[in-house]
Amino acid sequence: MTALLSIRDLTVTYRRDGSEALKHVSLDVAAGERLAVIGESGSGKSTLALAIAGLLPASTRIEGCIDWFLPSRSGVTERKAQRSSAKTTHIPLGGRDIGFVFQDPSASLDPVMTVGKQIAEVAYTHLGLGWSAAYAKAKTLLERVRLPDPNAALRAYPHQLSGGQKQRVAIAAAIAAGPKLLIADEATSALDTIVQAEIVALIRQLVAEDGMTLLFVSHDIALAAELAKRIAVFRHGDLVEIGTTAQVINTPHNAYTRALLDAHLGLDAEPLLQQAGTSP
Ligand SMILES: Nc1ncnc2c1ncn2[C@@H]1O[C@H](COP(=O)(O)OP(=O)(O)OP(=O)(O)O)[C@@H](O)[C@H]1O
Repeated sequence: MTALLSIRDLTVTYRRDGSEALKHVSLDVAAGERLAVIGESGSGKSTLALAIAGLLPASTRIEGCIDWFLPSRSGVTERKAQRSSAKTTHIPLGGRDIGFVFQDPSASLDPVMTVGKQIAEVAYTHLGLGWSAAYAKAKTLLERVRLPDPNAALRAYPHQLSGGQKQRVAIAAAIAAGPKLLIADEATSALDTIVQAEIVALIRQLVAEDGMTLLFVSHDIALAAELAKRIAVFRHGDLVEIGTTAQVINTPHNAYTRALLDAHLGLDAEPLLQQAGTSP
């Protein structure tokens, strides 16, 4: 397993209340894997995602380190460790090396900019394309995320799209520069069940096609089991369990993981155990 990034002893404190949102977390993310991060509200999932993306507020106290192993963009195969102390600027660039999809696409999309421009801007900025090529790329991406009429969508404003369509646009923008890592932070939580399933299927397909690594943040253990090959379970800022999806679902070591599973089984017993470890 080749690591894409390696997190060691990461502790994050939001200064406002002084309590630790993440406590001495260490984990590796393998290149090309689909890793789910689960836990109840307030367990530190988003904090981990934001720390990896270098998006935590400047006032946050961050201890520990995140080592990146990024292949050169020039196509040189040699890989080198890039240490980006969590206290300093990240070497990976958000938007280029890391695509981030948030829960609420309305908050991440600019309401007064056309969808086409928002996606084209990522390609223009990070891929060095001219505007015409960047718009052509945006159209291709809108086709890839299966917007019904990509030409019309290019000219549309976010408010003219449904919630699911907006999330597709946000995904298109997130992958426009060909990031190595796609982080989806509760990216389907605001959507109804059918649209949620469509977006999960879309993420799975795009990640496979582009060979991206996926960090899928969710409070929903069933969704996590459906999409991920490994699951990391967080509680109160601690990483309490990490393992393959089949292991975490079928033979959880931690009492909290068992409680999460029991809560799910109490609601809907069917899909979860069938899915564990069976998806490609
Ligand atoms: N900007 C912030 N300022 C102060 N405290 C914060 C901030 N963001 C998160 N926290 C606190 O850090 C802890 C972890 O929050 P975090 O959002 O990472 O958890 P989560 O598991 O993603 O939860 P949720 O699913 O509800 O977003 C919580 O106690 C939360 O209140």
